[in-house]
Amino acid sequence: MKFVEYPDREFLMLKLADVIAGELADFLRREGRASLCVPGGTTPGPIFDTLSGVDIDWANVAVFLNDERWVPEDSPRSNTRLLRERLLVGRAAAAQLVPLYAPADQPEDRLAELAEGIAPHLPISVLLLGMGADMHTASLFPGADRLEEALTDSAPTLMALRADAAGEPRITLTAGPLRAAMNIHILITGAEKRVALEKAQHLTPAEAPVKAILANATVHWAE
Ligand SMILES: O=C1O[C@H](COP(=O)(O)O)[C@@H](O)[C@H](O)[C@H]1O
Repeated sequence: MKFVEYPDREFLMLKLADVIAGELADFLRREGRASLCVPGGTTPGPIFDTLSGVDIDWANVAVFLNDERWVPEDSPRSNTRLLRERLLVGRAAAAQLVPLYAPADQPEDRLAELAEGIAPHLPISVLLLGMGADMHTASLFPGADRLEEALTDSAPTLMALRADAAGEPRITLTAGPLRAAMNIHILITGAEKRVALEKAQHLTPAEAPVKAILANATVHWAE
């Protein structure tokens, strides 16, 4: 794991957006296409604001979430809604959104078709993850019903998980495809998450799911 500390959040968001844009541009130059997998939640909005204006060949970038809360897109809890409002605007509106949600009562009803949509875009070119203060990343929550399976390399790309701390049912990329990403960045802010990250390094992935992805990741932090 590499740890990068920034003087403040604004600087972090600008610099990390720049790093991600550079990595995507490299993939586009070399391979003609790239995939970008991003978190929802409260932290990444400012990075999305900057990235959305970057001048790269967005039409050849597939964008998808790390995980989704099983709520319709008009819910304020929808991660897809955040993507549509903050990332897929401006120049980045040309990117291809690969959905992680489709209307249905339960995520299991849509899992196969959503996984089929993601498959052509693996391995992920650039992965940005968030982390909760409880050390969950994507929707790999400590105590989730199928966490143990989701942490194995033989797990399917996408799984539906449920955890008390998660609120609604979740759909999430599992540890295998996250670990296999070509560039891995984890974005965290605030003292509480820094303490959680330090703690995670001494725990097992079952106790601290972010640990499953830490080895090859660069963690970006500002107070
Ligand atoms: O529920 C979620 O939480 C994590 C962390 O979110 P934050 O609000 O603490 O930044 C996020 O990475 C994940 O995508 C989201 O579904």
